[in-house]
Amino acid sequence: MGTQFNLKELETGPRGLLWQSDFIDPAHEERLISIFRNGLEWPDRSGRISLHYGYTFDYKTFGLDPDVPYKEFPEWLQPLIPTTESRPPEQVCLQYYPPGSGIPPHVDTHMAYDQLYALSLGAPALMRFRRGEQVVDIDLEPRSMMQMTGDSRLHWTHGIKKRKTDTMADGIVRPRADRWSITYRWVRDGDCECGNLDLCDVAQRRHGLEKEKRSVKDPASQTAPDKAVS
Ligand SMILES: O=C(O)CCC(=O)C(=O)O
Ligand SMILES: [Fe+2]
Repeated sequence: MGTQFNLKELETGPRGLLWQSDFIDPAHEERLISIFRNGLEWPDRSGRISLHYGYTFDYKTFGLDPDVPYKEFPEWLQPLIPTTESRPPEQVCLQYYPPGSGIPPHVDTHMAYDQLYALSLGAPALMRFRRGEQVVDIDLEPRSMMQMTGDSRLHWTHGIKKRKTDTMADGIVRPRADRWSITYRWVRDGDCECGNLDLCDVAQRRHGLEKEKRSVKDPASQTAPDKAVS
């Protein structure tokens, strides 16, 4: 059954961050988690681990890698694919975060990708958005769908601290537990023109400031350096 999309901009900011709570129901979530736990072959290492579906992006040519075969979206993934864009995403990434793991502050590469959505499943975690001195913590509640557009996509970094608890705004300390996310990415048509020299790899390249050592596997590792996050 198809899922309804009803994304709305969050009033807390960052600007352009769209949100939809309860994108799927708890029974559907439970079935997915059972597949993630029992039906998939995960990389055998500790910390955050990922599985990729769709195309692989080649950071040498800045196009889709013709040498890596397209990986079909599995059946469980199909009803979770956003239908709000003109085409399905080129790449989908399922990530598992055991308690204590996170993802460093980054902006997903502007050069490769345009639209970005993420669905959260399992335990909640705080995601920190940062733009200069501005900080906004967003609670990634399970079953919520998030879309990063505009400023939130281009001009704010986002990351999840590596820790075993999150301290909420009201002081309550919430333990982390197993979390999964599904990130959807659409390849950019044309160049990013945002011109942000701190965060945009297109702008950096035009100014001869290109970063070396790009990872082919993990777009989130195209991290823009962000100062220590408190
Ligand atoms: O886990 C998430 O919700 C988002 C992960 C992320 O930022 C990324 O994969 O680029
Ligand atoms: Fe990201």
